[in-house]
Amino acid sequence: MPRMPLIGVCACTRQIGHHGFHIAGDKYLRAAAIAGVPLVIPALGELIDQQTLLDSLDGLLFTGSPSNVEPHHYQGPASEPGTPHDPSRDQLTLPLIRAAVDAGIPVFGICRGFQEMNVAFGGSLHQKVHEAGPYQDHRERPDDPLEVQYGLSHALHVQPGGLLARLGLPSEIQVNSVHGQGVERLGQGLRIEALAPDGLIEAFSVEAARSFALGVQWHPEWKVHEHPAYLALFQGFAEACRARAAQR
Ligand SMILES: N[C@@H](CCC(=O)NCCCC(=O)O)C(=O)O
Repeated sequence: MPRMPLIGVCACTRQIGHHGFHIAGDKYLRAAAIAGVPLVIPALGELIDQQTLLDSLDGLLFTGSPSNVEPHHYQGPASEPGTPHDPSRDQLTLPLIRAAVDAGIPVFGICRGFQEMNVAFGGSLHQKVHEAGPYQDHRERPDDPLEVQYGLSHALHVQPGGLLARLGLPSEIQVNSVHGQGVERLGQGLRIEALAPDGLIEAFSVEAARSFALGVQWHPEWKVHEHPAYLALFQGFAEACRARAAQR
C-alpha cells in the first residue's frame, strides 16, 4: 500500500509583534489535504535543501498571498511605495517551481502562486491590472464580507483541448477574483488554459511538464467542496500526487 502523498505548501513570512513567522492559510492546507498530507515549507532560503524537498514531496502547492513577487524577478518597474513583498518567499518558490516541474513533481499554483509560476518560466506581471489596457478591476473590495470577497465575480472562458477541459471543466464557469496583479507576458512553454472576459489570462499549464502543472489566478481552495469545478482541480492534482507517491 503506497503511503499517503506528502504535499508541500510554501509559506509566507509574516511579522507578528516582535517576531517573524512562516505561515500558510487554513483554506489552502485543507484543500491540499484532498491530495495528501500537507506540510508547510518555511521560506528559509539556503537553509532549506531543495533536493531534499524534491526527493521527499509528492506534490507542491503555491498559495495566494497579499504580497507580490518583487518586480526585479521579471525586469519590471519598481513597485509603488508601500507595495507588500515577500522576498524570502520569492527566494524559495521561484527556483523550486522550475525544479519541481523538471523533476516531474505535480505543481499547483494559486493566485500569487500562479504569478510565481509565470515569473519562474520567464514571464512578467501587470502590477496594477485595473490600470493596464482593457482589463477590468479584478480586486476584491476589502470591506466586503469574506463570503462576498471570495464569491463568484466573473466568467471564465476555458480553452478547449487543455488540462482544464480534460479535468471536466465546462467551456464557461464563474470564478472568484481577489487580485490586483496579473499576467502581462506569458512565460515560455506555458499554455493558456482560461481567459477572463476582458482577455486577462486566468490559467495556464506547463506544456512540457511530465506531471500535473497548473496555475490559476482565482481561488479554487475557497469552499472547494461547494464548487465542483474548483474540486475537479484539486482532484486532478491529487491523482497526480498519488501517482508520484506510488512510484516510490
Ligand atoms: N498579491 C497578488 C496575489 C493576490 C492573492 O494571492 N490574493 C489572495 C490573498 C489572500 C488569500 O490567500 O486568499 C495580487 O494582488 O495579484
